[in-house]
Amino acid sequence: MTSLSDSFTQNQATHWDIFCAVVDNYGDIGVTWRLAKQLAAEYQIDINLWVDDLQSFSHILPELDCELSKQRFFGVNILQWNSPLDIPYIPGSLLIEAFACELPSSVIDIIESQHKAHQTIEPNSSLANNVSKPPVWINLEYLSAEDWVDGCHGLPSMQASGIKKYFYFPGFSHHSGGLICEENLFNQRDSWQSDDKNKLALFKRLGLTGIDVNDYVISVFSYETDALTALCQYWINAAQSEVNTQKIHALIPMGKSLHSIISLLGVSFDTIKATQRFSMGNLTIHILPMTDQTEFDRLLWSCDFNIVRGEDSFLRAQWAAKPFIWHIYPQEDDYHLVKLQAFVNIYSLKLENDIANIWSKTNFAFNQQDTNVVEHWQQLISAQLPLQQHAKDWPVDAKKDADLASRLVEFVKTS
Ligand SMILES: Cc1cn([C@H]2C[C@H](O)[C@@H](COP(=O)(O)OP(=O)(O)O[C@H]3O[C@@H](C)[C@H](O)[C@@H](O)[C@H]3O)O2)c(=O)[nH]c1=O
Repeated sequence: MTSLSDSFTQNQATHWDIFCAVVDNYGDIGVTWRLAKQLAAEYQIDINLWVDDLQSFSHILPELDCELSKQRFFGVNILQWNSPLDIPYIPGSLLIEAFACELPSSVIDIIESQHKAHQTIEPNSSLANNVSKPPVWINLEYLSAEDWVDGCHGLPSMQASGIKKYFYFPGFSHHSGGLICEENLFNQRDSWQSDDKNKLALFKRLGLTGIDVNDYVISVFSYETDALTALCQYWINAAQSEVNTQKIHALIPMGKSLHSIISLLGVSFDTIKATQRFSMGNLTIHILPMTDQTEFDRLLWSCDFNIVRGEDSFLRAQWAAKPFIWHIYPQEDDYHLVKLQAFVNIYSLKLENDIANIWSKTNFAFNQQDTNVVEHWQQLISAQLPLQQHAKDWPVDAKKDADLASRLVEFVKTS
């Protein structure tokens, strides 16, 4: 009969598994996909990304075939996570449950057996090097700028089986798990932004017509809010009232933001198609086709101002070095406003008080459906130059000396 320890007597597998359940929207898969790609490209780690909803995933990876249970892109194995799991799970050296998703019971059974097998081996026995250790088990948490993150990042939670599960908190401080940021991202962005031809070519590629190099372009990827309706109404009339008399273009993908402005377009939601445009006064609204993440980054680099949401586009807007508004994912009891305040505090540290104040007010108004956002916007636009300079300086400050992937690799080595 084979003993438990015999069944794990093999070379330690070195691949990493990431399990991602798509709750709603694209953020969970957006974050895990970014991380998986980076780990494969920069650390040559063999990554299995298990995803329960390939349909949602295909919106940000159009090449994905939703019928295939296994496929590989950018060096990452993408595996369909069915319940029960119908692709065998083989433990590697790291197991990530993203955003506290519930791992399949078969996966837990396997690592528990492996743990038991490993426990039964005497440290000095000849088997000690041959019996593979269970993977380091991590719950990758949501990004937050709150202070408590530092105290909780990396803490283990002892499971009934005796296995430790670690909490990994992304964050903005040295003691947190860091922020996802690819090694060459800032160089690529700088090179893109150094030549206006790049943005004009992108707009053309996306089917967005009539945008002149000096027009003011705003990307809008938010949730529903009356504040957006009010801003669009204001932009329609902006030429008469504003110091800045540039034409304004708002680039809006199909989805939540569009619900907030549909009343301005005079058509029904169902008839709208990507690349359509609606010109009203000083504002042209363009319906943006959804793209993959690389092209989405370039879009953020190409706009003068970005309105972003959730977690991943929020971070990418920071890396874009352009001013932005963050529409944070709403939580019960308005807890998201606490998280917004925490970020506003750190983002404002090096901003002049007046500008910090107005940037904060604009963000809170946008998040609280407050149509006074227009007043704040007017003031914000008059502080555009210092705000733009701050947006340029911020990424280096925020990333600090190490990004999330490199901190994670170190964490796994020492856990
Ligand atoms: C518009 C667009 C987005 N994207 C990507 C960028 C991001 O990776 C992803 C959007 O994710 P987010 O910006 O995080 O926003 P989101 O609202 O889609 O996701 C949210 O989901 C909730 C369940 C989480 O709790 C939130 O924290 C948040 O992550 O979609 C593209 O790749 N192409 C596009 O054209």
